[in-house]
Amino acid sequence: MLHIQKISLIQFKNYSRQDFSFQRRIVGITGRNGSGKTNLLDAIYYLCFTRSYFTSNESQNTQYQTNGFRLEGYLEKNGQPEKIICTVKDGRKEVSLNDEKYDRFSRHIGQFPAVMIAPDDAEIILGGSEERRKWLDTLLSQLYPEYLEHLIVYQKILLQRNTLLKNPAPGPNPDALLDVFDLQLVQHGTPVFEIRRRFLDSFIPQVQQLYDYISGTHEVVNIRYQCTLLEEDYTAQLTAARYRDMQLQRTTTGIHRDDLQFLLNDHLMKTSASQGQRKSFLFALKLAQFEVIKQQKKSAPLLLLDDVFEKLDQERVLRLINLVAGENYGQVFITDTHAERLLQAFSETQEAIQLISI
Ligand SMILES: Nc1ncnc2c1ncn2[C@@H]1O[C@H](COP(=O)(O)OP(=O)(O)OP(=O)(O)O)[C@@H](O)[C@H]1O
Repeated sequence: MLHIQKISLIQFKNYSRQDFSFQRRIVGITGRNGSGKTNLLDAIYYLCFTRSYFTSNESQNTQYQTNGFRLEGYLEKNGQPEKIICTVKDGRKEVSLNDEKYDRFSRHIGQFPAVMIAPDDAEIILGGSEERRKWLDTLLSQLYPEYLEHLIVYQKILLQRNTLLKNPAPGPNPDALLDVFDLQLVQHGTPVFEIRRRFLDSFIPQVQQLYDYISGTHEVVNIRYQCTLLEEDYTAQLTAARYRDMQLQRTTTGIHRDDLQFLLNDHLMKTSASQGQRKSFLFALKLAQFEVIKQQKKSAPLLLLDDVFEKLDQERVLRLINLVAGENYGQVFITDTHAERLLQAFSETQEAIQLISI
């Protein structure tokens, strides 16, 4: 069981210096618009992922007119106390676990699993393909450390290949270096493709089950993996695309171009589903994510729920609350502008909720 007991935020977004203690499994965070509810969830997320859920630009996480921030988290994991400290100062980031600094932040990922569900997640459905890849990559990186390793190397090689395409190396055989890069792209891209494909096959039924439960309907949801590698050999594709890549000065084929199509009753969710249906699907997607992480880590991730009540009808809200209040879940943080609404929503459940007003 993973439980965060205390967090200190220093110069993090709108917090100059504030400590929060969490005694209960279910923690409600209430306050008016702009008071810092989402920022508090993001601080918890930061401790787990060494980055904000919303931005990779650290200056946006640093309080205005200051040069850095510090987050301290005191947690309990399987009965053991754990201390995570993340600091950013003058653009330099440091992360330590139990006073030992990480040389690579990727080593921290997956040790303190968490799932955030926030209104901006609508972009996973509505936004460009990079939003969907980002979601999938974050999830698979938590599950499979080797996935993250391959992805990091792949992205490095891709950058080098694109740089070369923009500034072709002089010399008798300009293709030689591209051959080397292509080999490495295939070597690191293939396992990423395999893990994505295998994962999605087993993940879709779990999303369907949760969607049925939350929506109370039997609409069919589907996730279609769009990857050119499903049709053709990787090396052959890179070779066939080389002339085009040289003309366009970028790598036009490979797993960095993958996409996912979300479907509701065989129609694209992006264009056809209602806001409530999309939101229900996102909950199903994220809670299925929660389930697979829990199964793999044998411990429930932290669940961070931001603004859940928007756009869901009363029945869907109650089914959702009943689900997350159940003992299958670990520590749950949930924000709302109305304390009474939160209390009311949890009044039928067994669990007492700790309310924090900010
Ligand atoms: N870098 C920063 N420095 C100082 N304040 C910031 C920074 N970034 C954001 N803020 C402030 O944080 C506040 C937003 O906080 P947050 O999004 O957590 O609010 P919220 O309580 O979740 O609001 P809502 O109920 O509207 O969702 C805004 O007032 C914004 O000006």
